[in-house]
Amino acid sequence: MSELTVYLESDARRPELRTTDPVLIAGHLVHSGILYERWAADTPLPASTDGGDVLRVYAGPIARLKEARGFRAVDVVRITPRTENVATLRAKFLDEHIHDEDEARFFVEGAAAFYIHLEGRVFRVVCEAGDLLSIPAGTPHWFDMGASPRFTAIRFFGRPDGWVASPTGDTIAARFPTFDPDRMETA
Ligand SMILES: CSCCC(=O)/C(O)=C/O
Ligand SMILES: [Fe+2]
Ligand code: NI
Repeated sequence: MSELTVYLESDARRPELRTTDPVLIAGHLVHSGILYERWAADTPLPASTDGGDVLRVYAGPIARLKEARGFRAVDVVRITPRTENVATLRAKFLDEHIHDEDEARFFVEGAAAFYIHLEGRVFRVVCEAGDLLSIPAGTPHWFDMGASPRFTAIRFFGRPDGWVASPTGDTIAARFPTFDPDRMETA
């Protein structure tokens, strides 16, 4: 289930708030300029599905977000139990970083967690199928797909020449719980 957990950046042990209510998740995040929406994402994706298939299935919502927010390109990240080198892929996003454009991701399968660091807090958003999350440009964040990742996400880009991540050098991510879908806590 999608979940927002809010921590003070100084205390990764005792969250201030935890909720699985999509309306509350969106309401808490919008104050910080973060967009969270629930979209329909119930099309089964067989193991043979590739990125092009995913883009065809979700062509309608993709076109709408591109038009609304000025994105010019999309791609698909699909991690399944058959994906090789998952530890390397996981490590790529585990350190806090920023991008010089908004980071918009639409999850259509599985689950993974974004950790957004701003205003002295860490907002951990566990995203599942149907979640659209857009983090404003320049916002420090990290991303954990877990040790046995399984998710499919559509990524939106403003620059067609690709995705650039700049590390912040802050080691905060190491102090916060990693993502483990089997150990989700409930409110
Ligand atoms: C959910 S897609 C892979 C993660 C990613 O693109 C990113 O920038 C994480 O911070
Ligand atoms: Fe990122
Ligand atoms: Ni800080």
